[in-house]
Amino acid sequence: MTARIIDGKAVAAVVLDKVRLASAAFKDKTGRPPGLAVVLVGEDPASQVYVRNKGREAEAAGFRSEQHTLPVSVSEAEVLALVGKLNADPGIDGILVQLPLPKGIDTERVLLAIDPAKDVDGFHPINVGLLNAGAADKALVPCTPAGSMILLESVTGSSLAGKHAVVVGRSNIVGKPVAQLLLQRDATVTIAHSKTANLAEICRTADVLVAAVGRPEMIRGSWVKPGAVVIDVGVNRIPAPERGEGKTRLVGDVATAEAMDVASAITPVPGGVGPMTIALLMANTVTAASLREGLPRPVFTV
Ligand SMILES: Nc1nc(=O)c2c([nH]1)NC[C@@H]1CN(c3ccc(C(=O)N[C@@H](CCC(=O)O)C(=O)O)cc3)C=[N+]21
Repeated sequence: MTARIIDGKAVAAVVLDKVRLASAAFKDKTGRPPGLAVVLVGEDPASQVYVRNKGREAEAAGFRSEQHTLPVSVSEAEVLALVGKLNADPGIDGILVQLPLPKGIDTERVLLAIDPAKDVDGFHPINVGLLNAGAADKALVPCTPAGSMILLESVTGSSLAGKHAVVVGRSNIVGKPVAQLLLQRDATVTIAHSKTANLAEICRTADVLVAAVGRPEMIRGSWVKPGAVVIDVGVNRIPAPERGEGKTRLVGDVATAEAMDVASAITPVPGGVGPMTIALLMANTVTAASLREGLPRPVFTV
């Protein structure tokens, strides 16, 4: 078998079309565009690229878009003061604080300070709690998990009843929320991680395999059940001397070429989950704006 490649860029483009329509409809109804503020602390070059891409997509979607860059030496109190100002700004519907934050700033405290109604990352305990209580329809859901589910459902349809989903990785950002979303689709869910015994065997029982461990190409083709759908959330930059001195390339958590011979469908890296993450950030911003204005929740499923 050679797996179908799930084109994250193409699916993200469809989601972004829906975002543009919903954004225009929102502006018609309220007289203002949805507003997104992205906060970046420090000068990490990878983070700068992500933040720039987010700003570009926000403008393409017709949003009011703000970027706040604070020096790496900033105090926690100053970050909290900025979050407080954005919470109080009625034209801002979404606040994203780019992670990781520099040492010395308590991430937990910063995320708690964001108004849950503006928490487009879905990391505030209120949104985590709503998702875990099966009330995802009232929550803002983290972008990467939500985007991964849209890619998965483009292959499987919305019901995963009778399917075994194995999530490798237990982070608050991906592993745990994606497991909740899979459960909500009636999958039988196993959360495995770096300390799981017999990891390869467990993966081989997965009809749906979600890889979110952050280890380049750790999941081998021999770990994949024939016909499985594989969602590779990993974004790992590794040295690529074959491309020249000091060059790097992006790989996932799955050995894609091997897995392609076994799986029925697989997301590539790059061009899989990554583009969906940004598209879902835009979708979450329109959702937050709509809910804040008492409008119906827009739908972005493909
Ligand atoms: N509060 C917060 N929310 C985030 O959502 C967040 C964050 N902090 N910190 C950093 C990570 C990383 N992240 C990515 C987004 C898009 C791609 C993406 O589009 N990747 C492209 C490739 C990009 C490239 O070539 O480098 C792809 O996979 O095709 C990757 C990674 C969001 N993050």
